[in-house]
Amino acid sequence: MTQPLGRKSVPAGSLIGASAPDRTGIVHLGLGNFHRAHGAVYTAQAMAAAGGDWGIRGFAHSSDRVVAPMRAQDNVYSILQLTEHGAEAGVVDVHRNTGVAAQDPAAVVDAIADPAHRIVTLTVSEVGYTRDPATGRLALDAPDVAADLAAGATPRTAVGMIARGIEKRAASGEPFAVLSCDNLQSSGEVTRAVVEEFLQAAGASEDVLSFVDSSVSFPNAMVDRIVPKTTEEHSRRVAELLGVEDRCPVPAEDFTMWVLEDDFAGGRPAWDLAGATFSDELAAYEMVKLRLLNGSHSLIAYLGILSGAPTIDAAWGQDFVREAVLGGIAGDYLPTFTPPTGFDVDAYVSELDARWRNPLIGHATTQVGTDGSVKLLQRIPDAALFHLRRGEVPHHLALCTAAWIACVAPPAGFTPGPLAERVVEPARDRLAAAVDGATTVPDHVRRIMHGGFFPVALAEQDAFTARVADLLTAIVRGGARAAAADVATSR
Ligand SMILES: NC(=O)c1ccc[n+]([C@@H]2O[C@H](COP(=O)([O-])OP(=O)(O)OC[C@H]3O[C@@H](n4cnc5c(N)ncnc54)[C@H](O)[C@@H]3O)[C@@H](O)[C@H]2O)c1
Ligand SMILES: O=P(O)(O)OC[C@@H](O)[C@@H](O)[C@H](O)[C@H](O)CO
Repeated sequence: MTQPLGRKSVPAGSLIGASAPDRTGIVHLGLGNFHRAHGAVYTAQAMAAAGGDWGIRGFAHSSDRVVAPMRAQDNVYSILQLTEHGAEAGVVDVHRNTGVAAQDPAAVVDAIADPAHRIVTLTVSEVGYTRDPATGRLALDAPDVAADLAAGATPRTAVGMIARGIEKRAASGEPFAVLSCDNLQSSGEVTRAVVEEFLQAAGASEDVLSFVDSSVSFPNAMVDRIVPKTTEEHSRRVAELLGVEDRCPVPAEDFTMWVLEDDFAGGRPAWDLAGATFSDELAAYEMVKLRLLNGSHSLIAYLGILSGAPTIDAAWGQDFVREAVLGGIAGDYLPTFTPPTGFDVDAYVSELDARWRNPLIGHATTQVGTDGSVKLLQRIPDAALFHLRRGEVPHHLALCTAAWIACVAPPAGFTPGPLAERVVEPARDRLAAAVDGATTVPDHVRRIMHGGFFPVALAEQDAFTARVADLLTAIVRGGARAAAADVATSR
């Protein structure tokens, strides 16, 4: 019988970094797997190197899937690191209090307002920023946002909770930082913009607005570590390796990277001593990550879903997927940005090959393909416009868009298969309404491109819409492989 994991049963020598003190200095929103394998690990290691009151008060958004088992084991959990050479496990002990925001939103607001908390970190997913896809601004008309804006309302969106927390905190004048750890370009600027837009729409006082301006920082950051969902098998492996029963371990690859702007109004843990990089070239780091990894990841996922590959390594194992992705990196993504000074892009790309090949990760194509309507906005439009404005068509970006449409808004008469049905896509109903009555595949695509799902600047590019339509037609007639073959001969 293995012993349940708890603070008293952490196996000797297995602790990653240091245990946090009881005082919390960080509030985290979006207590899921990524934060637990990334920000929390850097924080544990930073405290081992330099101490500090950086315990984490963590809130999941709406489900207690992670919080219930964490609480049952004193908020301690293990990281199961999965490499091509095998697995190893270690325990993280930095969360001092956990809860579910939807069950007690006032607790989130109070935690943000508490001057003891000097950083609010976020992994609320791209959807959690509640932006309008066509404009990139806070979606003031979205029902949740509109409800949060009502006077006296208890907030339910992450942006609403942060804004109300700031209003309450302004009286103390205590500075702090809001640090987005989601896959967003200009993550800090985006976060500041939606919070300020919320405060303005809510009629916040001049004192509050000037507090945000002078005392709340929103550093940009690039985050990188592939962290899939937890399965029973992961708990079984942890029991084997550590001899304890962990009901909420986090599987993760061994690669990890964090690049941040050093702009923390209330101070920060010594994350630099834990391996994080502080840089002034965040935009360039974000481009590397969001385009080469995440943009390619979406293409692997949608081609994989359409060809029956349940995991990223299975999809990547198909030649046509690899060729399409490497073609997209070289032809459509790399020309669009200048990498950070001294950064070895070739090494990053060859490491991507090893990371996507890793058979132990088991990263579901359906997980990567989730929320495409929001995620693709970070991965496609700006890079596509770079080419289109030069008179060139970015075929691989058109392929990714066509494959996404095939999965979540298939044209009449086309069935994308069982994996596609499992993809969680918040815009499914709106997409279905937009294409209702479409007579041809080009009409189907035109309705989506002009339906408010993409920025107007991309929708206006007829050459892109036409290429997406060609490739969707190829998918309908011959599958993902046929569309990739069409792209391979396009240059
Ligand atoms: N998993 C990875 O490999 C990885 C790597 C880099 C970055 N990220 C970033 O982290 C995010 C979360 O990934 P994860 O693996 O932890 O997922 P997860 O499903 O384990 O956790 C997601 C968290 O986001 C919260 N959330 C979901 N929708 C929300 C909403 N509308 N408003 C507020 N909160 C919401 C959930 O409650 C949950 O706490 C990703 O969307 C991405 O931006 C993930
Ligand atoms: O996390 P998402 O949903 O933004 O995107 C899915 C994956 O592309 C992503 O999680 C990567 O695994 C991660 O960004 C690697 O650092």
